[in-house]
Amino acid sequence: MRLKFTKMHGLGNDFMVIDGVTQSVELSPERIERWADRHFGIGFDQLLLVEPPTRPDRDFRYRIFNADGSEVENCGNGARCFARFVVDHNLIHADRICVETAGGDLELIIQDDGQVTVDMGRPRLAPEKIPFLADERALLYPLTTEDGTQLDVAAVSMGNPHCVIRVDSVDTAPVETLGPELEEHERFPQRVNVGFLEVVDRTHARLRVFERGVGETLACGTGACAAIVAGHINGWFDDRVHIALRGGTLLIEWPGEGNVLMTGPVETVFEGVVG
Ligand SMILES: N[C@H](CCC[C@H](N)C(=O)O)C(=O)O
Repeated sequence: MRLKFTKMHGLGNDFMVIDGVTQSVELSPERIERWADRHFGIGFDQLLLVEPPTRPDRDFRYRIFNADGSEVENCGNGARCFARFVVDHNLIHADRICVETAGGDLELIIQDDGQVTVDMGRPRLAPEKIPFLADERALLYPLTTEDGTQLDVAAVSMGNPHCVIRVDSVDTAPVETLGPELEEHERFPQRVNVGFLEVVDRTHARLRVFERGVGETLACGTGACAAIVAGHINGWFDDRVHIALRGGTLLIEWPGEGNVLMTGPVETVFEGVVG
């Protein structure tokens, strides 16, 4: 099965993007995991699959698979690459693209400067929607780690689950140790993406993310959205925030209700064939 793909990234969060509209694609967790390997395979954080829509009001179905082969509900950096991909591969001729994902509907808007704005939909804060085990909704939840440390964390879904921890500095945040521990924490029954948030001021933030099913990535779009939502409901941010991740900066806009908008760059690295 020779399969054409495109290698892309959003702020260093990198993807294997596959056209499943004009190609017949057979995926398995094992095949995805092998392709994701940065030594024995192609190497990527996520695989993005473009499919025909299942609903008449959508242009495409957008499917996302983590490097460990797990299929997930959303990927923000990937959504920007998705928009660029479908236009560059003549699957659509538009600058506003409507997609369906397992985590909800997204609108992708290609800007004149080449950046892409994604309407990421509404954040979900009810514990059962995240999912997160808690008796009731709260701005911050006490969470005990294996060594007995008590953390105050925010829990937000952008279609996919996020745990956000405020830290004094992302440079000294315990991403390598606390990230994998919280990813598998029992109170997140579908595992979780773990964000370490530094509040610089009311319009600037810094973030590192240990991603579910991948590990630390250079950027996480849904993680950036979740971090700004968590900060906004706790009174730390205004409605427009520039958030710096290791791979670069995103603009997140959220007035405290309604949909979250994320704007950032896209890069195509190379075209390839596998199989
Ligand atoms: N690891 C995430 C999916 C990719 C999210 C990230 N790459 C983004 O840009 O939003 C999860 O398991 O929910």
